[in-house]
Amino acid sequence: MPQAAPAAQPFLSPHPPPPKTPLTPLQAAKRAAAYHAVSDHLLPNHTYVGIGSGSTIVYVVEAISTLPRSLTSHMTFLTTGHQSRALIYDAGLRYTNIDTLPLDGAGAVRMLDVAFDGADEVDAELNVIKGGGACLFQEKLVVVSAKKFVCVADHRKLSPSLLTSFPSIPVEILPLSTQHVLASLRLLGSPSPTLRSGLPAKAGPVITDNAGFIVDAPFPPLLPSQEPSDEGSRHDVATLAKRIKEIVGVVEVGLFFGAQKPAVVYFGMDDGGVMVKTLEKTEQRS
Ligand SMILES: O=C(CO)[C@H](O)[C@H](O)COP(=O)(O)O
Repeated sequence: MPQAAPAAQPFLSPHPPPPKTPLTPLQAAKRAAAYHAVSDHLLPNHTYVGIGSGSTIVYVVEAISTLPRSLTSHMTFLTTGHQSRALIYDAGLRYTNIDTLPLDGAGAVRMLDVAFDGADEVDAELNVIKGGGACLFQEKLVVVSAKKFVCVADHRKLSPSLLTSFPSIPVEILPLSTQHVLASLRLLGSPSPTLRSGLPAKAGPVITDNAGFIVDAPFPPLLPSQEPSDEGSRHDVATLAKRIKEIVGVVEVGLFFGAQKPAVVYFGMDDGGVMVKTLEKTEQRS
């Protein structure tokens, strides 16, 4: 009788080596979460690995780059913009664009073994706001192409419901549609959607890695449920995401819900520990 292949074992210690330069408590929290996430979810048999954007993902790439090259040389990293591509390049790892991935025989959509990425806010049901760094379109493309989305964040990102601590939903749009999108978002109930400015680094709007603009749309805190709700003017995550996506000119919405949700979120805590949260349970690590 054929033997089942042994389960692949993690190959990185969850405990980071001393940092090369002193870290603030928040940086240390992000780094602790990143090492635990990589230790748990990057496996020696992985071939394609998604790498998101932001300040926390820097520590994910640091954790991966501490591994002996012999263990990662067969891996290719799928990046989500110029920042993460530069991180992977500087770490001496191999990267490619997602449109170069070969289709497997079954035409599978989820070709990446795992994708690591940060979050701007995570609710109790693991719905996520992303796009604070303006990379949400490529981040969503990578997440929906991965078998598993592992989210890495710090303790400030956990909320009972989205838009409790993060002020608005980032929306990537085509530049020509700016006025139409702003007006449509107001009709959906956003009191003051704004085109994200590039100041002080750049005069005029932020230009994304896809030559788009970003609109930040505030709404009242969202209901986490997946079912449409008629509770006053409050929207649920899925319904609002779908309505925004229907506006002509919208490329992608920074709400990750349903099949776009992380399987697990690692929160670096202010006491140096890490909270590991799935839909089923919450675990504390030291
Ligand atoms: O969605 C993102 C970029 O578009 C980032 O993942 C998000 O903003 C979190 O960033 P950080 O790790 O710096 O808190």
